[in-house]
Amino acid sequence: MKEGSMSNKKPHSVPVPQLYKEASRILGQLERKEGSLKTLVYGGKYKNFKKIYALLSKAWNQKSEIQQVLAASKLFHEQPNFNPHLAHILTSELLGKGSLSGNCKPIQVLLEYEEELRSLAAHHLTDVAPNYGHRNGCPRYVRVNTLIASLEAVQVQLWNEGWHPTNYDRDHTTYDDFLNLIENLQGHCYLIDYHIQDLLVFPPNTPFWDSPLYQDSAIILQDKASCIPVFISNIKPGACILDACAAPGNKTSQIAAAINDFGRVIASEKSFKRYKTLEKLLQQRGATCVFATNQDFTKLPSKLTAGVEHIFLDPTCSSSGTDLHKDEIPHKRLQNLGAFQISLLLHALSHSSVKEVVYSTCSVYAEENEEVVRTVLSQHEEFELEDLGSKLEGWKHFGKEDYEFGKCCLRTVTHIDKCHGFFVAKFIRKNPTSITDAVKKSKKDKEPGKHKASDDMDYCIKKKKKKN
Ligand SMILES: C[S@@+](CC[C@H](N)C(=O)[O-])C[C@H]1O[C@@H](n2cnc3c(N)ncnc32)[C@H](O)[C@@H]1O
Repeated sequence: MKEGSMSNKKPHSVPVPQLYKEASRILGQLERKEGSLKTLVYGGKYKNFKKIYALLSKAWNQKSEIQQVLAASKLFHEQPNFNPHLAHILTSELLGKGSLSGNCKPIQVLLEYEEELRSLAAHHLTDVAPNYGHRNGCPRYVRVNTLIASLEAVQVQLWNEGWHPTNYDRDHTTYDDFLNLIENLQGHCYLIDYHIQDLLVFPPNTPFWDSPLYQDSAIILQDKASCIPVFISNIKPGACILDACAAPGNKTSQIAAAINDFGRVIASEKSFKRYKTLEKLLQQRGATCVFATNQDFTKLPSKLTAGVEHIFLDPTCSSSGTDLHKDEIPHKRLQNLGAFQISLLLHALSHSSVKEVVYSTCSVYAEENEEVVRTVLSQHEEFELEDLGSKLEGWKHFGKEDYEFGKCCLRTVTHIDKCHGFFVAKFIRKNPTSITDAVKKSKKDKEPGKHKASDDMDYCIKKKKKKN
């Protein structure tokens, strides 16, 4: 407006670029589960599909991390009217591309927080934290790492940080009542999980990145679904365990905690990059009884796996249970994944010393779950499935009924069970006494006071003092 003009029209504000406007609208639709990313992009108004798809898939894949960054920044406190979806898109662009330009007000305002957002991102968007956190409306699950601190010590620290446990009488609370408690969890309140004692349940999106408990690895952000395979296993201190597909190592460190860091744990990981993460996390988490190795599980030397009694097999899968917005997986891909998972599971069951194999995926597809189990069971009659129903009181979801063994396996329905989609089956040897003499001998060696690290094997059996 010219100086001195009598017009009382407001000056035109610079509009938000169409790309960002449309991307933030679609992000909102994705959160409300109104369609898959692909459908929403192709049905949207922005016609450079490739560009908007790339922008949105990046923003969506890093959803929980970007939300953590934004929640920890002052942006929403000081700018309560800032559209959260637009903030998410602009932050993703700023951090991903390294810069953000434009004269519209939201970009200018967001850039005022650039330094803070960048420094928070350096903390939250590390290579080891890509997929943790809130997905699909699940609460934030926090596993107490008992190798570093006891549940009681963590609860005291949480209290000091302003968190209050919502107590419930376990003997008079049904699983349904508990799910209601989760539904109504808010403010600075948390729950101890109904099934897993060392697992705490917080409201969705609770940021822990700045908490000393998280920084000291006394707590681990691990969804309940991911904790179940170790929880339903029969591992005990002193056991000989193989975690076949180990990185980033959430289950490996949970295994080490479950046996009180006392036993022999081999963790194999094929990918070098992921193996490095595994190594780093195990060290930070105090899991000293683990020997991590950058090898293909199917090619591990028999010298290394001799005497293994328990195998955890959590192979690469479609991850369809952790991201329900993922586009439907093509049938061919599912078939390939299934064939790969079968080959790994067959290999796991071929170990003569093994008594128990826990197979898990975060997939919702039968091709990666019941079909894999069916094929493998038919080739290994010396194994049967343990009925896992009794391990989780009140649990509602089991393997598909079209399979006669379906009721023995566990599944989740995310919006009911309030955790990621997963599948677990546990194979147990029908007649464990048929295990070879060599194994019997190795079992004898594991009697209390008889542990000793073998000269030719690079593993360790250690008892580590807990810090409180
Ligand atoms: C679903 S992730 C495992 C997650 C892990 N169990 C946890 O809870 O943190 C699957 C891992 O298996 C690894 N992997 C796939 N095939 C493998 C093989 N043949 N041997 C060892 N690792 C393998 C992948 O690189 C990937 O890191």
